[in-house]
Amino acid sequence: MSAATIINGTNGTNGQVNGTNGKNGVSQSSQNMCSYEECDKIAQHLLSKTRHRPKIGIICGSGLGGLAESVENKESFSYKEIPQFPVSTVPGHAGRLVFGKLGGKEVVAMQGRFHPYEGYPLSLCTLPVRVMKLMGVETLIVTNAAGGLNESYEVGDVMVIKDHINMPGFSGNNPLIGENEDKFGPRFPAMSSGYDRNLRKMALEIGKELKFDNFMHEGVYVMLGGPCFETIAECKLLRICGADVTGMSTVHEVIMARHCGMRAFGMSLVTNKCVMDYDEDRKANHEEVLETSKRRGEDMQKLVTKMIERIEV
Ligand SMILES: O=P(O)(O)O[C@H]1O[C@H](CO)[C@@H](O)[C@H]1O
Ligand SMILES: Nc1nc2[nH]cnc2c(=O)[nH]1
Repeated sequence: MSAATIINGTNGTNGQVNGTNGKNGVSQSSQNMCSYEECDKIAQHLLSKTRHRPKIGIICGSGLGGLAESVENKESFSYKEIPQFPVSTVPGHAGRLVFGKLGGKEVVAMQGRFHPYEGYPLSLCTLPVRVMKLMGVETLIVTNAAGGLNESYEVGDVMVIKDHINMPGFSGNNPLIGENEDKFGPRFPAMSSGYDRNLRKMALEIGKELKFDNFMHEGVYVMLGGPCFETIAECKLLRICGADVTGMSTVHEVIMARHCGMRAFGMSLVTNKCVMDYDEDRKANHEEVLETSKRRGEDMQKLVTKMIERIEV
């Protein structure tokens, strides 16, 4: 079965939807949500195809898929071959699930993630997180490319995510909307400890050891729906709200991971400085994002690999 077959009549290709409501006014999100049993079927299917038994899951951000490349003894599956999975449509997201060893541990890495602006509901964007959980993953590590709002952040800086602002949530969009799957987690999950304190501390310590501390920070990530980059007024608002960087991903993945009891860690690469001044002619663009990711990608890989070496599984 493909992603398209689980969606009730309103979808385009590969599970993309056009935003209309389905039968009985039930929201699209709940219709697209795979049940526990369906997620388990996908998990068992993948486990039957690989000898690896990962306890650590990774989601690679825009242009940051090199981390998945560095996995040893790789067994890779294109998203197209995985039942019910959407496909990657964004440059810099290869669209592969990679199993293997990194830092001496068994991992599974998404080389490419799903964003809501691609036309996928948040529940479908986060399907792989639940599948990872049912394959035995206990810790989720996510990376992303983000725009710097904090004036002291430079292009190429790395920010350990301390907390997030779920902007789509403010308008009632959340991957958990719909009937709650009690087997995964509670109806009302707490989100005050989204990003694991020990893993954050570990990342900053390793950053120091690698002499990365001159470009590392800890701060707040805000997710917007995209695909537009922010206006100047929006950037000013987000900064006042306490955000240090902004992007179009991560938050829905971490919500899903925390809901089902996984530990979560996230790291943003500041790929561009947000335009905050009406006299500036600079414009945010995806080419600059990918260019910065290329430049700083290896340092992020080193950091994540060292973390995985130290994580007890
Ligand atoms: O968050 P990741 O997937 O790293 O990608 C970021 O980069 C893209 C914009 O250049 C957006 O998709 C934004 O979310
Ligand atoms: N929303 C948003 N996402 C990004 N991803 C990389 N840079 C940016 C940015 O400036 N804004």
